[in-house]
Amino acid sequence: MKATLVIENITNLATMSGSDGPRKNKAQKDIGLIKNGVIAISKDKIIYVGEGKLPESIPTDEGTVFIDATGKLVTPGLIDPHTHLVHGGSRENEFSMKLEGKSYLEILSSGGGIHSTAKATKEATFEELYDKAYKSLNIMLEFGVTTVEAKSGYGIGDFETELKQIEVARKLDETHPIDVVPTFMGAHAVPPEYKERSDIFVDKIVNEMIPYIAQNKLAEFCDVFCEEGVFTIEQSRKILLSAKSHGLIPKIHADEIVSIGGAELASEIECISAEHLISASKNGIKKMGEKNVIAVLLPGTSFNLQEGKVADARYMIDNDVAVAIATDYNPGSCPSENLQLMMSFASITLKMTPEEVLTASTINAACAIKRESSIGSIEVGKIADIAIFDVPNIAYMVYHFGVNHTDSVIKKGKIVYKKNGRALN
Ligand SMILES: O=C(O)CC1=NCN=C1
Ligand SMILES: [Zn+2]
Repeated sequence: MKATLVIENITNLATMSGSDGPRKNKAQKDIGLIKNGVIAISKDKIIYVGEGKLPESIPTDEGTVFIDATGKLVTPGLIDPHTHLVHGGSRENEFSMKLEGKSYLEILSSGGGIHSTAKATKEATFEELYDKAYKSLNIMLEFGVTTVEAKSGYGIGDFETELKQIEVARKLDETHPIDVVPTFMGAHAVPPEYKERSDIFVDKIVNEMIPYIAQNKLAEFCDVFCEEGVFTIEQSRKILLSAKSHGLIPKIHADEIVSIGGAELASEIECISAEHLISASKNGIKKMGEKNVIAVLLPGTSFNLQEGKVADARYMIDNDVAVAIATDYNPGSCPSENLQLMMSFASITLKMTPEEVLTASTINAACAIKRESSIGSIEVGKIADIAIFDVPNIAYMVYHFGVNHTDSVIKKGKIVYKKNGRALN
């Protein structure tokens, strides 16, 4: 099979190879490093990974593109497994409230927060949501990201708006170089009109929305904001068990602000992942390790919320919980598409080593969205989603924070971004 693209003289090639599932404990540090590496790609697939020169057995011709990666770090395309990508409006008006000391939950319960984004998303047209999210995907691509999960959740009871978000995500998956993986999150907040009768709203989600999403195959995952003052443990259990019974894979926003047992529930239901976990109990973390629930940590959110605590990544890694990280890109608790910055935050604030952070942004992130069979590592037969960073090694990339280290991004074997190259429209 002829090579269409060859990346050679790679000073540091982090393959992330060697595991068919999420990397836990000591394995979270193993990045499958090859010095002076070489990768051969044919069309959209990886056909060779090795050290030194490309072997004669891999044919090339005048059409083969060669990239010299001397002095560079090459990794699998980064994966952002937790975003609220598709949304209308913005919430900079809450900035002053936060500076005056108002908490995230206080702003939410006073009708702001998610509710104000819900209003903006409802009022926005499909095209407005699409254009806004397309621009965010361009930013993410420039940071080396090649796959993104995108939650609905701003319908807040208005199913049409929920569906509009999901349809935008699905359209973006077709049109933008980045692959977009939709998650249904109808249970993001209780609509004001159901404030005193939230169980009725839960029944609407369970009896109407989830069956429709599942029957029409509009999303693979179902997520719920299990939090004090949002959805209780009992309500979250009902929603996620219903999702599971309809073939949707359960995820959960767990113990973000108050520890109400979200991590324990994630383990009981065997969610693919539990996300945030800033306030997760040690018992809940241990149970997640026993039940192989992946932790998706969001260090940008804890930085932005400044609630004085961060997820205990070290305890999770030491207790066999595979850790992934994400931006949590959304207009309120983390208005940033910059996954490279979150990688630095994960190291600086969560005390994860640079190698653990790279695992968390590649293969473990792929596992959190059930894509590990095709992406998340540089191995023969996998999709050629590859990022080239202009840094000598992963430690330098994580330590030198706040700048964009991306040199080039390859998506399905095609160069889709080059630094100072053609701007994406
Ligand atoms: O505030 C938002 O829009 C997104 C969010 N949902 C749960 N935590 C953050
Ligand atoms: Zn979130």
